[in-house]
Amino acid sequence: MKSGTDVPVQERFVYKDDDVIDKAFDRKQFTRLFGYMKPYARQMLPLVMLMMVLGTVTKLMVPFLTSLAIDKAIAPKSGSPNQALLYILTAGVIVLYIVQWIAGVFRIKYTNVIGQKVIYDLRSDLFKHIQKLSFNFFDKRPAGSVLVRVTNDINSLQDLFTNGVVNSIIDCVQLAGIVVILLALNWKLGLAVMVTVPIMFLVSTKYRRTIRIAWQAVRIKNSRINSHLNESIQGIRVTQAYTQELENMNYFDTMNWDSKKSWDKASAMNQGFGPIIEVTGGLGTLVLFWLGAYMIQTGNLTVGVLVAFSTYVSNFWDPINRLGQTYNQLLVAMASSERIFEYLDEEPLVQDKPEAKPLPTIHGDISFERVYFEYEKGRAALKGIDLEVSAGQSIALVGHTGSGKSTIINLIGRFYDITGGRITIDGQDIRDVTLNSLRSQIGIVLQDTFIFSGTIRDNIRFGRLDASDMDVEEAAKAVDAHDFIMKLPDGYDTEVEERGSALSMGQRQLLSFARALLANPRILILDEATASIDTETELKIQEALKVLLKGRTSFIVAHRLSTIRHADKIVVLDHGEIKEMGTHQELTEQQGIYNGLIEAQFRFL
Ligand SMILES: Nc1ncnc2c1ncn2[C@@H]1O[C@H](COP(=O)(O)OP(=O)(O)OP(=O)(O)O)[C@@H](O)[C@H]1O
Repeated sequence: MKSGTDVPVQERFVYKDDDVIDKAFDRKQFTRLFGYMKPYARQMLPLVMLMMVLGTVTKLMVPFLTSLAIDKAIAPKSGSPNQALLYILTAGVIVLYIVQWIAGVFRIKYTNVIGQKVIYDLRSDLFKHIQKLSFNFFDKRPAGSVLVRVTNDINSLQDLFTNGVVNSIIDCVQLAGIVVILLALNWKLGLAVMVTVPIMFLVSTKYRRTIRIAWQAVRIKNSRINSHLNESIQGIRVTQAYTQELENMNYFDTMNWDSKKSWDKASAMNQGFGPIIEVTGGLGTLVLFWLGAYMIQTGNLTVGVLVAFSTYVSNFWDPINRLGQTYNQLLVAMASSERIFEYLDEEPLVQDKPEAKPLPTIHGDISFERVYFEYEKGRAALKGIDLEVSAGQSIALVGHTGSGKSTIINLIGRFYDITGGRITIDGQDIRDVTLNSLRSQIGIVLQDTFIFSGTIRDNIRFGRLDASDMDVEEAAKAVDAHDFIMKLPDGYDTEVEERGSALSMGQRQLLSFARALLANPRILILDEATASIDTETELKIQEALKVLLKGRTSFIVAHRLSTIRHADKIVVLDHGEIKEMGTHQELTEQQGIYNGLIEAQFRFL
């Protein structure tokens, strides 16, 4: 077997959140976490409690009836054995077992319902919130790390909510019941047996902590595997193109081996736990029988009570053991919930002002007034941009890589907030209107045309969910996508694989144009695809673009000369500043940066 254990795990697959193993108990966080149970607790908790009480009482009564059977029916102190009483008590025990079983079935059912609902709520709250977070949040985090929180951290709360909480209440009730019964049956023997309780509790919590840490290590290793998997699958084309499969496999192997090793360790510790508990429990039983036998000899105890005692005592260790386990579960949950709440508490950097009003239907005038912006403090991406655009004009943004073209288009939809100056649409500062009313009137077609899994029709309809099938087809016809769609096996109902990998680049572009056209935005933002496509598709796209741009204010990060040439205004950016501005004619005459860019493009053709 291959072992890559000596190779350190690559830094790039280790996320900061992986390092948190467990957290101390935090009352505020605990209250917040359990707040999720509240809506269901009122509904279902009475039923759970009822089942719990029924289950516990019946369980505790069985040994008592057994002691009665021995002392009163089988071997009474005086008189002959009482057959009839034995039958009654046996029937009683059978009934108790049946009730206990039914109560158990329903209790598990109800607790599962509560647990699953809580997990469902937490998961949807988290997803809803993550969707609202601004671009800067995702800029800082790899997708794998976000994924791990939504899946692993939520899942690690599952056990606590479905079993842990209710079981620990049952365990406390059961423990209290047993203590009372033991002391009532024979207080001296009861106290003697309970001497081992603190030892048991100590062993249980201490050893469980070590086991918990070992299982957490397994979780961390698995989460690294998940992150690496996510990155590997997303980048599979690059990996294969650069023939890095072996290298990649080695990384994976290292992590896989690490995970296996940590699992072996945790599992071995788990197996060691049982015998330790049994030995400690055995101590209690030793005390019981040693003292019990003595008490029977001295006439202070009956055989029946000793038998009942031994059953109660063996029932005593289980709850103590489980309580230790739940406590550990709770600490793990504290760590997970802290990570979940950290995301939930992350305020979107860009959000509506309290007094924000909806932006009325846009006419389409846009103005940038001394706009400054930086993604990271101290690194200006835009430096004092001044730009006036009249409704219906098309603006081509050109410039070297990193000059700030995408930044400008990101700012119009207010995906980031500017650090200085202001951007207005029809004279209104875009920070004074609601994000929804702003973005719903802006159409964005990105270079990487995102195709979702679903049908072609669904993908176009993403632009306007209430559009009829006719509207969808009209939009596709307008951008000349109809013909190729009709040639697909099921036409508009053809299922596209995730991200539309079976469609060509040009086809994906046309689909995204149809999607934008259907949305019918007053302002259109387009990041033109750089990939070269054949002349026929190029012509098609140019024609489609004309339809799409007609009558709208548009910003295009332009790469094709044909697009640039038709623009009303060309803005040449350089290191975050506008260096030249004008029509194609005007700029070529200037013999400046623009001219250089155009010449360079031709040189490579
Ligand atoms: N998410 C980000 N976080 C930090 N810096 C960023 C981020 N996005 C862009 N930048 C930086 O801002 C500057 C402008 O980037 P921008 O993406 O606007 O350039 P561009 O002109 O669109 O480039 P290209 O033609 O290569 O797409 C660059 O220096 C870039 O490194």
